Amino acid sequence: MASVSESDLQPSQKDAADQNFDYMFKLLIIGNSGVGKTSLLFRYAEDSFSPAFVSTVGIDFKVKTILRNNNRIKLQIWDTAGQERYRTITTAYYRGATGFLLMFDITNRDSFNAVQDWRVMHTASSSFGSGFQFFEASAKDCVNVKQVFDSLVDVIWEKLKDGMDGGVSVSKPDEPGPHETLGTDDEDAAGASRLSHENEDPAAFTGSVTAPFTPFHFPHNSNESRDKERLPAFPLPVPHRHRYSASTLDLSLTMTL
Ligand SMILES: Nc1nc2c(ncn2[C@@H]2O[C@H](COP(=O)(O)OP(=O)(O)OP(=O)(O)O)[C@@H](O)[C@H]2O)c(=O)[nH]1
Repeated sequence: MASVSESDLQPSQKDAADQNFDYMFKLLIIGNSGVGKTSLLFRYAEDSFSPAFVSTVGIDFKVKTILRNNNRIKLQIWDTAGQERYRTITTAYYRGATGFLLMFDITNRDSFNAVQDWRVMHTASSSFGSGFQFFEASAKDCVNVKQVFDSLVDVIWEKLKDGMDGGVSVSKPDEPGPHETLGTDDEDAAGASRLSHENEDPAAFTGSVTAPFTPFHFPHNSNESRDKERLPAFPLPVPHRHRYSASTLDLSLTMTL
């Protein structure tokens, strides 16, 4: 491992090392390959979007600190590879997650059909109950992206406030998580470390919340097609809550085109 001084760090690496926060939430984005997980994260963290599809290898993360409910909340957002061959690696990171975004592409029925499998996997690997809130979002058009993360943070925050059955613990500034690993030569400019956190001891957040299952019907809108920019015309009482199923700690997303 190379040694680094703070001045050597890219801005987002500085974010990762920043101890100036009140709470840290570990969020994971899961779902089939190509549904737009990386794109959503880039839109949220860097307000950027690329039409190119570069499939994630293993796992990656970004850090963003937000002010919410008068608290500085550091979000450590893990972007998992959707490809099956990385499943063992990615599911290892579910442990200690504070919240999940489970994504499917509203134009891709397979990705929607896979939602149940993802739910099973996530429920088996984490300490959450199941249940989802449903949001429709577009990384490309920058629609609903911030709202999705804000809503997830708010839900987690409410659970924290309520004390949650089973107890809650989230990272505080003096409890560095895996994201504090800095300075490997391989790290990309985004400040993310790939596949280098085997010994992580992430923040634990336990508790179980269930919400009634509300079936989601696919396709959500029969006019949907990959070559149509349909979202702006879509009625958006933002966000669409509880249209899918939900543990209130999880959100389900669709990528829109
Ligand atoms: N039109 C449109 N395309 C999108 C949107 N979000 C992502 N895409 C495109 O969909 C493709 C896949 O996006 P990614 O974000 O790489 O998908 P992913 O889920 O991270 O894929 P894996 O890393 O393989 O798991 C890319 O070509 C993106 O440009 C969107 O909101 N609208």
